[in-house]
Amino acid sequence: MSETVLADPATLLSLLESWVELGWLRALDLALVRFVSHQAEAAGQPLSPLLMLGIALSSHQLGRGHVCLDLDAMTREGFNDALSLPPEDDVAPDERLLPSDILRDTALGDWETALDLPLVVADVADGEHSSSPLVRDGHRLYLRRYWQYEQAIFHQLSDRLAPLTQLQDPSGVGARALAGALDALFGGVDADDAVDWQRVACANAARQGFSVITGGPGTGKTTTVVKLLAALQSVALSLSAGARSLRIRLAAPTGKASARLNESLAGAVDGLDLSGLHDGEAIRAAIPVEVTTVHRLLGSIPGSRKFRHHRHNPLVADVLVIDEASMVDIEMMARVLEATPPHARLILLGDKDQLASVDAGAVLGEFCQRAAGGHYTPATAGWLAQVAGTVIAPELLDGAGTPLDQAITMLRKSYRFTADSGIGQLATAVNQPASGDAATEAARVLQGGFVDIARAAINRTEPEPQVTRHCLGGGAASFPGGGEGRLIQGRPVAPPEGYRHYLGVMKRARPAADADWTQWEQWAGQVLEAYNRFQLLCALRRGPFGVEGLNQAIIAALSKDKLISTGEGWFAGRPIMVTRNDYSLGLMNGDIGITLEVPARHWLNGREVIDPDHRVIRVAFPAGDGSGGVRWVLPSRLQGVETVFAMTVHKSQGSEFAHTCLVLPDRINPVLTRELVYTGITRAKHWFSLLVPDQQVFDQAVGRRVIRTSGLGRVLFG
Ligand SMILES: Nc1ncnc2c1ncn2[C@@H]1O[C@H](COP(=O)(O)OP(=O)(O)OP(=O)(O)O)[C@@H](O)[C@H]1O
Repeated sequence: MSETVLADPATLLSLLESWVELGWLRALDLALVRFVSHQAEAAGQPLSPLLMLGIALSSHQLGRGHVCLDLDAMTREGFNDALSLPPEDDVAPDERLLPSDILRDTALGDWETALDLPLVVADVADGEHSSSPLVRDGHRLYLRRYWQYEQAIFHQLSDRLAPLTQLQDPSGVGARALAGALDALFGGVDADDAVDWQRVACANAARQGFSVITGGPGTGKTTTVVKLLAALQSVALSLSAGARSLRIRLAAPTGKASARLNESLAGAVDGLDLSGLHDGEAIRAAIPVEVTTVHRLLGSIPGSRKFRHHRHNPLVADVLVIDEASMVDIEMMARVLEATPPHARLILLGDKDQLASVDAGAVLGEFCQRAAGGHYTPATAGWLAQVAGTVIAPELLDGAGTPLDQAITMLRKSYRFTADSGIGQLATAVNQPASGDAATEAARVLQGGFVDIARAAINRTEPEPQVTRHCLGGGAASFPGGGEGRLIQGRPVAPPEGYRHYLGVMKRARPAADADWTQWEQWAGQVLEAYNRFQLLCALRRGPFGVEGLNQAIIAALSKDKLISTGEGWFAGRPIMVTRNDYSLGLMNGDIGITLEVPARHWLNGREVIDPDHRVIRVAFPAGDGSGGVRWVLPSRLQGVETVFAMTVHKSQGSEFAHTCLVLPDRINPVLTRELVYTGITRAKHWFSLLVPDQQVFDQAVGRRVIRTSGLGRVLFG
């Protein structure tokens, strides 16, 4: 087959069909090839098999998070690895089916010839004027929509990266007002104080229409943005008599992330010392704490990819803050930028080192790829000296820094993890090993006897019994101090829990059958909160160490212990994650809900009544609108969901759990990277456990980086 595959369209199609059957390609990828082929044939310009393959692979790569197909990288890195064919945890039934076998003799020149069909593939120079389904930029092949998103981001950023009119002069009235507000919020600065990056971030982000504040867990992104908003309100209110306060909007990619931001913002705004600012309480009142999802903010239109707010109908806002921006994919980033009014400031918060969004693009990571090195120009350094009273170290200065470099600030100190926190040290060892050797530094932390991290070896051939035992009970005994409750920064922290905990709350705290609806809502809130106490994370989907197998094993163990009753598909206590955006329900990929049994409600004489004798199954989600409430959804309305007793690390982004357990497989695999392990560790707030059949797999994983193909970095940084 491999000899004829690129010589005959029918053979190529049957190869693609076999890949779909094996689950290697999505049906969507093949459908796209067929659609474009029909169109081209109708126009009398049939596609060559190589071009058909290029279309299938571009679409396949999108499904894996790459914005485009990089023909050069694919040839250089090896076809099978670059394309992940066969996928991470599968093997090829037949060598002749592998991309390496089919593409072995295909040179870049052959691709050039195959792509030379303007009806189907436009060159980047003609991209805007053509309507071809694909666009080619050098060796990168894009589906048109994704090329357009990159272009939109590039153009939007170019427009927003210049200093705002009012703040162009570092000694002007606007800059002086800002410097005064920062002094009041951060206190005075001594020449020999260490750089306060939170203060620098405020001065930097205030300056232009677009900025990013990036930092690891607990580096103070929320604290900083609250001070920034206070400073911006203070400047707005002080510059002219009778001025109105700024209209501020806050959003995060998922309901869960927005609920989390809402909670931490509310605390930070309440605790903010505004005594040094004129009219401090008016400023506090002008900082909103309601956080919505990005989709709701933009006004998703049910049944379409369109939004109510866009370039021609922008949001009503002067400042827009998006948290957990590492989860925002390229399409949403383009849409957010386009819907932000030209005069407004867009501020992104996020951890650049986390895994990228589930959907295509690693936008925040690309924006921040030079963040650690600063690359601040003399003009930026002058601004920061004037406004933040900060002297930037020479190694962070760069006369050739790009406009985007100037808009990015990296917070460099964690306030959440104290020196005795193993989680904080492990995250740093994996993500920023001082020696460059993540495996050795992580080993030192893992063996350091920290009370908040446990590592246990699990059986290679039959890991399920050990993993389920740990996940049901919480595995306190595997922590060096026996998992005893402790104080963190003066606040008590409960011992590590497992899944028995939230199921216990579900049973014990259940209201009486005739309780009113408010009590049922409170109960659902309690169960959702209790669920946050533990989460099992896996690197893989399939196999004994993957999500599918471990979900089954945990369900079986919970049933055996009579903690759940699994007669039907939707059982009370089933935790589910939404796997695709559902605009009509307002649920986003990544939202987590818990299935609960509640009394039926109906309307009688215009009044809602509860029928205690009739029980129904509903799924409770955090409302995600800043209210702290619960949203109930009928299971039959949920289109794409999966049970998440075990969840992939990819899907856990934006969530945090008091105790997180990470299970790694018994052999290295392309998905195992430093970003994956770092993201898994940093989902844990108080307890982290690592279950590994072979420590070497962990060591190898932390030595490898994620690479996502896109052209964004090149257009932004040249
Ligand atoms: N400059 C500071 N001095 C002392 N404590 C601080 C400072 N900045 C932040 N903190 C504290 O550190 C903790 C984490 O801060 P914050 O929630 O702002 O960080 P974050 O980066 O938003 O965290 P997350 O990883 O949850 O997104 C909070 O308890 C906060 O009060």
